[in-house]
Amino acid sequence: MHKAMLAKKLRKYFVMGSQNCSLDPVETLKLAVEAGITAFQFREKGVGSLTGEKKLELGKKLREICLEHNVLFIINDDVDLVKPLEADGIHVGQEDVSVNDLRKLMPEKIIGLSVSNRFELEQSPIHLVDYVGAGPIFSTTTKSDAKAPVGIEWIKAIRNEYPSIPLVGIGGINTTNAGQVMSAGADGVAVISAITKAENIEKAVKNL
Ligand SMILES: Cc1ncc(COP(=O)(O)OP(=O)(O)O)c(N)n1
Ligand SMILES: Cc1nc(C(=O)O)sc1CCOP(=O)(O)O
Ligand SMILES: [Mg+2]
Repeated sequence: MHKAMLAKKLRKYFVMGSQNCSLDPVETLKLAVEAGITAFQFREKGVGSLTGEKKLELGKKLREICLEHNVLFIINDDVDLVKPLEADGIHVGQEDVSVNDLRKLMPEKIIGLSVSNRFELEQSPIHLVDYVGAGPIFSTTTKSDAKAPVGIEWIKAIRNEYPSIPLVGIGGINTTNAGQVMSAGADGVAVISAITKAENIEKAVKNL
């Protein structure tokens, strides 16, 4: 997918697993898709998450919803789910399967990479990556092993170094601070609790 198209597709990037949802995850995604999210990441991991066959079955239901609404469907971490769920791509962090290996395994898929600091930015094969997830921009309790917040300056630093790479901010982003992230040069915002914990999911998505 062309960079400019992918950048647009990452504007409202919902990241979720059943462990994040107070409502049924399928209903939660349906509401978010109908409200206008542009990309979805299936991130089924951590306390309370599904595993094995149940994880795959939930993934298939969520994949179907994204297909019906032309929403990008990205898998978090799990290389072995990309094919069975016919995902558009995968998102990995610095401690996951390497981007070099992923590019060999799935040359045509979208590969997203988390980058939290200048060392990681300099050490990562950014030329092999389709988009960068920069964060945590603000403090978050959703990811138990999240690093210290880096602030919107980190978005500006990456944009300065890579003027055209598709770039999303992630970490503690909500309807009140998403504008700052976009003004700093991000193409989109990636959120979990701003949607899963919203009183009104439709309003939350529209206001991101
Ligand atoms: C869009 C986006 N950005 C960053 C992350 C974090 O990925 P990672 O560092 O691998 O941590 P986990 O999400 O795997 O706990 C992400 N998932 N999505
Ligand atoms: C999945 C994830 N990755 C992060 C990173 O810093 O790379 S922060 C995070 C959790 C985002 O959840 P919320 O939108 O509820 O803060
Ligand atoms: Mg990961």
